[in-house]
Amino acid sequence: MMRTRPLKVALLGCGVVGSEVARIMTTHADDLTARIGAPVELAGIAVRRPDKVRAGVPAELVTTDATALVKRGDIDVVIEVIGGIEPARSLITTAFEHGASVVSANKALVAADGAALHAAAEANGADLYYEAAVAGAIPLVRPLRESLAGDKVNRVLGIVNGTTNFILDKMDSTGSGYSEALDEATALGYAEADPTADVEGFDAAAKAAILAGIAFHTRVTIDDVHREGLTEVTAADIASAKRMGCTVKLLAICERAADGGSVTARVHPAMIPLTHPLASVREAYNAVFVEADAAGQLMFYGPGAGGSPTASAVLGDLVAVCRNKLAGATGPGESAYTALPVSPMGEVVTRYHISLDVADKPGVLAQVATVFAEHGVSIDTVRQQGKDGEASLVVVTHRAADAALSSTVGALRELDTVRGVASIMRVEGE
Ligand SMILES: NC(=O)C1=CN([C@@H]2O[C@H](COP(=O)(O)OP(=O)(O)OC[C@H]3O[C@@H](n4cnc5c(N)ncnc54)[C@H](O)[C@@H]3O)[C@@H](O)[C@H]2O)C=CC1
Ligand SMILES: N[C@@H](CC=O)C(=O)O
Ligand code: NA
Repeated sequence: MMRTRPLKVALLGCGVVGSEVARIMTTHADDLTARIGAPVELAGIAVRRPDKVRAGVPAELVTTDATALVKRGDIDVVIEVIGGIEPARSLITTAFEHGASVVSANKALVAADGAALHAAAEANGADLYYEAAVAGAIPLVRPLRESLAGDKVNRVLGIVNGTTNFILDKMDSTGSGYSEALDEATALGYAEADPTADVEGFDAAAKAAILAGIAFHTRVTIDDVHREGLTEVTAADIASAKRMGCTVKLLAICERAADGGSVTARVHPAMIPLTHPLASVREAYNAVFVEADAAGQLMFYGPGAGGSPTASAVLGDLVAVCRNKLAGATGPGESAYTALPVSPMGEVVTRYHISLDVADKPGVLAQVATVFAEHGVSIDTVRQQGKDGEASLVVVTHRAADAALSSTVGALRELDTVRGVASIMRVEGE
């Protein structure tokens, strides 16, 4: 039976995502009501700049006092789309204390402090949902938490940052410069308020932490995630990848160790073969593979950033928590019962593409090969190009531990015949 008293929603933040949430709540009000079983009313919108003109946003709902809004006592659901750690964390905690459930898109906060937030939600009989925090519109948090709850997930691998994928795609396909591509991603609403979070891999690392935690039923924070951003990728790396029939993508990879006793989580640029499905992920799209014991390999694909796609995920969560409220229930909370340790990057095993500048004289190749052998790193292919007494040597390895590869590179740098290590990139997806 339809309830006539509306569920009241407070929206915190009315930027790229918040303005789309407000728009869809208004334009789809009747459908939302029918799906939830009660009307939902936008009861207040906290903003930082009240004078800004916001089309379709009723002026009488706007306030600059977010704290007073979440403390009102009549708010059923708080939607937090401010971003950052504070004041978002305090506002969410206060919302729980005042009886509201929370929907958030804030991966930075969930990856830093998810356990405490889940505990605060549980202590107050409230929900904390954040589908929008990982891979925008793509349903990924809920499938991992609910649909795959009966399976054992061993690996989550994919592209989870739209901005960096957009930049790499533009650089690769149109020859666009890095700054130009970043400016375009920012103008389209894909980048974080501080785009350093995107290009240095913090945003993807936050998402990797959230994914690993949910997938492996353990606690992983952003500090546990090995992170390398895009800023180290050179045009030479991209050209080298092309020569190998590969492309460069910023990947997030979360793995359960073969013995099941630990997990790893990492974010870094990697070469992947052009034949791999991830190679054809364009613009700000994201794609994530999930490998589970019984299910096998699943692929999730779709828009990973942007106001409207992200608002879709927020609205999906809004419907879910409203339904829970009406049922007098809460959805699944944190499930971190395995308490698995997160192993350091040195224990990760993968393949590597190493580009060396060497002297072009007899015996260099043998010297380099010896260093690899001495560190237990097996070589798959070597390509040498020489010119005017100098040569470039491109070595692709078989699978080796990251620590072994680091020691190999350290020893290579000591060789007189090695003038420099031009690039080191991991090779994934083979
Ligand atoms: N833009 C995107 O594609 C996606 C964004 N997200 C997340 O959604 C959240 C919001 O992102 P955007 O909308 O892109 O950012 P934005 O910067 O466009 O919007 C945030 C808004 O919050 C306002 N704000 C800041 N402090 C405030 C306060 N104390 N009280 C009231 N308003 C305040 C700002 O003035 C701004 O308008 C972030 O957590 C972001 O990581 C998640 C997925 C995709
Ligand atoms: N800045 C993020 C937004 C969505 O999470 C991205 O580019 O992916
Ligand atoms: Na999502």
